[in-house]
Amino acid sequence: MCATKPSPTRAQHTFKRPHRLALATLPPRTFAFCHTFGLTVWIALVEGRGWALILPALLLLLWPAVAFVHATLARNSKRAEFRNLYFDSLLFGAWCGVLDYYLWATLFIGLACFMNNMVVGGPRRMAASVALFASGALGWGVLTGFTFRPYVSIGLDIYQVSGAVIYMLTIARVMYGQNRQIGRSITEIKYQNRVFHALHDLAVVANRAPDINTLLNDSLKHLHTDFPEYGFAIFLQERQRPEVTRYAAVAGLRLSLEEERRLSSRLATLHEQDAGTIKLNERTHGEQLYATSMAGRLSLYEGWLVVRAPRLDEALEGVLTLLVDQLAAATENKLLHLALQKAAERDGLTGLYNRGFFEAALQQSIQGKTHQPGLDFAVLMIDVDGLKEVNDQHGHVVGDQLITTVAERLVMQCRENDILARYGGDEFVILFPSADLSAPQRVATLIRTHLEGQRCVFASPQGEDVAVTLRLSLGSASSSEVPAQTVLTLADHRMYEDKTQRRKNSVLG
Ligand SMILES: Nc1nc2c(ncn2[C@@H]2O[C@H](COP(=O)(O)OP(=O)(O)OP(=O)(O)O)[C@@H](O)[C@H]2O)c(=O)[nH]1
Repeated sequence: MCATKPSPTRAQHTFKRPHRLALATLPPRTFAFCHTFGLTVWIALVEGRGWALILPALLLLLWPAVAFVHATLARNSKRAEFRNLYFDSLLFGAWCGVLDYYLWATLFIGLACFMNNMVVGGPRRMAASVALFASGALGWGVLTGFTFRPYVSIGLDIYQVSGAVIYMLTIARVMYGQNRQIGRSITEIKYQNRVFHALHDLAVVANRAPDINTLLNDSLKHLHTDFPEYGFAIFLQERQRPEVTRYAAVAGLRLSLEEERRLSSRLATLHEQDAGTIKLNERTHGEQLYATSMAGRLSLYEGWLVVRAPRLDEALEGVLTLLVDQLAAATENKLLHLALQKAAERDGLTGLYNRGFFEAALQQSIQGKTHQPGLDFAVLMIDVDGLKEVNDQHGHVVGDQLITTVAERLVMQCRENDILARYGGDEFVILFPSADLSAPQRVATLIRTHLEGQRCVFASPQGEDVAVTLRLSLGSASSSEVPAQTVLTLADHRMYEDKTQRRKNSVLG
């Protein structure tokens, strides 16, 4: 089925607001034509021309209303008003002919027509207006025969000059109103531009931030740069574990730690369902604080955007809603992204990097060595001996505790740049991205000194204490010894040899 766009009904079409130009010209046009009607009546009475002049002059009273209705009903109201201004010139030109080219009327009315067209349409429209005025004036003379009477009386001169002055002042008032409106529009556009910039900045920050703290801090810093007259703070906490996971960021708000704590606990007492922006009792540096809830925008978190502002108006409230939406979306995306990244890179039991992450890092090191042969890397493989035995004797829960304990203690022996991963069930591996064999040998010595032979006590599911002695087989290799691709294989081989040797020793022992 084909749906057609409904055309505007007749009522919609008829009552639409005319263009502001048509509204602005209505009062001066009405004044000018009424004044010219008065002038005509005066001349008719002075010269005894009676109704023969007054009756056609009634058309002058009608024209402003006709012009306004024309601009209101026209599809393009602005263009219709331009046509009205042209018609003003033609009509006034002809009427100056009717009044036998009375000097002040011809001069002032002509000037007023030219000026109006110049103001709204520039020199080209003014030239057209001059042509139309002249055609009207000359056309009337050609049709009825030229009669010149440039002067009537001093009284009429005074009437005409004062009319011209009032008309000019009316036009000046209209222009002043238009200028003010333009000024307001510019201010509004500038404000909207700032809002657009702020939203854009928030999107860029959200993309770049590596973690949630950076995201919140950088977002507020950008917001404060875009809106220096306001101060911002954000408070986030996990719904399920509000005491454990909390985030706070502040920009342009000088809060002491105590004030920040008070504000955060005050927000915790507010109902999250409170829609819109709430005025808080707290003030800072004489300015009011307002809080906008992120309720309904975050799934796992609840949060507030706090703003310091001299006053809350409709515009600020609208902007706050936009910013809160954008911040909430960015926060939610970042949290999901971080959770996904963690799930993809980390081992579920120990929280260490998983095998996939380690292999990607190893490939990078191999490529690094290819491009820069002087840049070595090394690997240390670690195998927990006897895990199967622990599982079989005490159950998998104890086996899991053994694995996590080894993981925790290995973390303590690693430096920041070392990449420690769980490689398999009971196997761990450490990659030293820019080091030779001395790095794994150093860690191996630490492991032998601090971990090997330690007794760990675990709780079995039955509630018994189970003592397990840590025993680890180790094997290390470096790209300074063998081709980069075979470093891991060599480390694995050495670890196997170590295991075999230790078994032999234990049998002999
Ligand atoms: N509890 C627990 N056991 C695991 C996990 N992953 C693998 N295993 C067990 O670890 C054991 C590994 O067996 P083996 O490779 O023979 O390890 P081992 O008993 O330490 O023997 P060696 O490594 O040869 O000294 C198997 O019984 C697996 O079921 C895990 O996540 N938790």
